[in-house]
Amino acid sequence: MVAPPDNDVLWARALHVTHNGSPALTGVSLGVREGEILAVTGPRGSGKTTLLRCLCGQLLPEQGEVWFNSTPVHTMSPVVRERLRRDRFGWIDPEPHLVPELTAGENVALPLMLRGASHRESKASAGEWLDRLDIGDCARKRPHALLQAKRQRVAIARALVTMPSVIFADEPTAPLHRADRAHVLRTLTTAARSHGITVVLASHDAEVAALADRTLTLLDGRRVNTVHLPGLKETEEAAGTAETDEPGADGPGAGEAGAAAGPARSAGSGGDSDDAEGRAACSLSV
Ligand SMILES: Nc1ncnc2c1ncn2[C@@H]1O[C@H](COP(=O)(O)OP(=O)(O)OP(=O)(O)O)[C@@H](O)[C@H]1O
Repeated sequence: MVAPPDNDVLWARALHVTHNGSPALTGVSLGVREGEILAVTGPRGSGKTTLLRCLCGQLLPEQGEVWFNSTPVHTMSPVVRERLRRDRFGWIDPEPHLVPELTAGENVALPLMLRGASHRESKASAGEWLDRLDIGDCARKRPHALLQAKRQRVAIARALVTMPSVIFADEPTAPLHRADRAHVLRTLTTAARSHGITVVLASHDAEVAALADRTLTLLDGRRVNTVHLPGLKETEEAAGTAETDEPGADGPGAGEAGAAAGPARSAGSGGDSDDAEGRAACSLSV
């Protein structure tokens, strides 16, 4: 096993996963810096969810390594991985799976109470997070009384309330209208940035890349540098323009999205990107 770089909160090398014999990830490597917002983009079925599930220890790759803060996740027992997910990670699904019998405030307080915090303390923290996400007035409402965009913001508050090291957000805006999508994404990324929380954000929505520090693009389970699809770049043929990295041959730094297409920033640049134009140029719309 090769130890990961110290400054990567998450690091994965040459991940291989198959589902029922079909490849879902083929030699994907990456590193994620602390506090970074990484967008994982790609068309449907390209392996985004599978990658997030591997990185958070929910799914063990058939080959490859996953490290969190220089600790190997792929060699942990299921119980230890479960504890890691509970204590250090947050997860946001496309659909906000809230407990229908509980109010929004109680839903957000729940992860704290499950960790042993007092009811009063948990409710107070939940209220603060709901306020930060501009839905403080929803605290006493049950999920069915809320619009979907507000329910999703409750789910985001629930993921943030424990102040995890990393939040994995899998298509968090998939069921929302365009205006709500932008609002929810900004809410998540702004809250994460202000609290130094690392975010790995899977989406096939091009707008996501514009809010991220860096973009990693998947196509058919492999990392690619650029993907030009029909209708986006009429002058190029989709089949001939996807530049595929050599899977597993290099370390996580290889083939960063920024290297060829000039998106948000390369792995080593750190801090906020100043080339919004570059981000827009790299984003994938499918
Ligand atoms: N549990 C599963 N059983 C069988 N095949 C699966 C399973 N999960 C994913 N797959 C397949 O693995 C490939 C990658 O799927 P994955 O969900 O990771 O992609 P994705 O990019 O997240 O797609 P989407 O945007 O539709 O969520 C796809 O071909 C998918 O059909």
